[in-house]
Amino acid sequence: MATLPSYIVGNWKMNGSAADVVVLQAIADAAAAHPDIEIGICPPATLIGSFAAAAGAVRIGAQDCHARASGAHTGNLSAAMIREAGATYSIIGHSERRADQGETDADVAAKAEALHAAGMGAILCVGETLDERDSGNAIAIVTAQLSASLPASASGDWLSVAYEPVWAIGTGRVPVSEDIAAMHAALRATLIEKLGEAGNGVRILYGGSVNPGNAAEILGIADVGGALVGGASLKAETFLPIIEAAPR
Ligand SMILES: O=C[C@H](O)COP(=O)(O)O
Repeated sequence: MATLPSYIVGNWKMNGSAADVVVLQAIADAAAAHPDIEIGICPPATLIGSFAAAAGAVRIGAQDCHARASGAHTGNLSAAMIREAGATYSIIGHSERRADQGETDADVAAKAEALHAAGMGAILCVGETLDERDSGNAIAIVTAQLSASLPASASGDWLSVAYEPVWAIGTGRVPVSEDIAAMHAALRATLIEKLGEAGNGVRILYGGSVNPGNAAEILGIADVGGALVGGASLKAETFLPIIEAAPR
């Protein structure tokens, strides 16, 4: 399997203001000190431009993009627009958007295609609800979700996948390591089934209540290529220890 640097990405969701560039600057200092780790921050779209200007080696991404290049889609942003603002990739298919905006797997695949066409990267999120976990079918459900959300042009290192159990997001609950390992192995098998050898080049991140206390264990699990971090990415004092914990 291709060995890629650990990828630690902060998703600020609907948090942050221009004054929080000081947090980004502290993260940029850490990125300069750890060139062996890839570090990203996905601020709200309003901050992409100012953050990109201060990011140093930190990769600035968006939290969503529209599948279409332009048109009558009030309130939405195209891949080219977020790229022009300074983002080089976008999160897509986050469970909060799948729930709040009703995004389907087909919508997510179309967004991935749009990002790829714009020369951008994507972090494609998948994950099961608590009911789905309790049903015992989480692996079948999440691998099917990935299969249906993968774009036709998925091969290549522009794509990452984030496994985020919905029940672990913002709750302080985390799956046991064996369950994370089993899910990542199943997602890897799905990637190889769909993409062939290129499936080995797609990093699979874990997301859901990653914090300084559990990061080393989670990032040490087989085929966990990094982390997608929500709440703990909002402050340097909680995000930097997660970067420090990443294998190198
Ligand atoms: O995108 C990030 C995830 O939703 C994880 O959020 P969390 O670290 O606050 O649980």
